[in-house]
Amino acid sequence: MARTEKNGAKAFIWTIDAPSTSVRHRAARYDISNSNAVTSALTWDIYDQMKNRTSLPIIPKGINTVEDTLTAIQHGVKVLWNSNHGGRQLDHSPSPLEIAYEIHRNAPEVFTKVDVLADSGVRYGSDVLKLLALGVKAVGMGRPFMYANCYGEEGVRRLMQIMKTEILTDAQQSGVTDVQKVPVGLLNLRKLEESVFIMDGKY
Ligand SMILES: Cc1cc2nc3c(=O)[nH]c(=O)nc-3n(C[C@H](O)[C@H](O)[C@H](O)COP(=O)(O)O)c2cc1C
Repeated sequence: MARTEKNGAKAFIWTIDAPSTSVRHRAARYDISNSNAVTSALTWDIYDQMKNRTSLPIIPKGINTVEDTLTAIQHGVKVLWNSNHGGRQLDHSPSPLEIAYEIHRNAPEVFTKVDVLADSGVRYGSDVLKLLALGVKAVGMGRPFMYANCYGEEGVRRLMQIMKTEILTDAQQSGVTDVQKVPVGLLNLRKLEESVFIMDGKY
């Protein structure tokens, strides 16, 4: 960690949603192994130990529930990352939209206390706007950039341009004048209400 810090890193990303090998039927069909074959016991004790070794933020990536979000904040996490690893680890794991709504529904203050990032399945400008509306600060994309990179730097630049245009165009079409302030009223939350966990003060 000291070496990484010395080399100018701005933060550590701590992947917490791949603690062991996962079930991947398509990979098995083509006899391709899964690189996440090591089982690791990920605990908040490990986070606390790591925290004492660096002044950089450690961002847990793969926070999937409001309960884990609140526990992370209790441990001093300042930035956290909602993700289901691009749906690669566990079938039926919640989408970032569902996770962000679960937090918004049960503990909306989270979005003002810490920075929440999100990825997995983001493909269009409208996907980005929905996450911003719920309070997410920044959105990531995995495979779209991997595929764009088949065309090298030019492909990656083109994808960024397409996304920027889509975000701005969709914002304009929905009457949003500032993408830093996308109102939650933009979303019809009724469907999400059916699919997320309601804590009812049980944390
Ligand atoms: C081929 C591949 C390898 C990945 N390896 C890792 C990894 O080693 N660690 C990690 O945290 N996430 C890994 N991810 C997940 C991405 O960081 C990211 O969360 C995910 O791709 C986002 O979903 P999306 O691809 O639908 O945009 C990987 C994703 C892909 C497609």
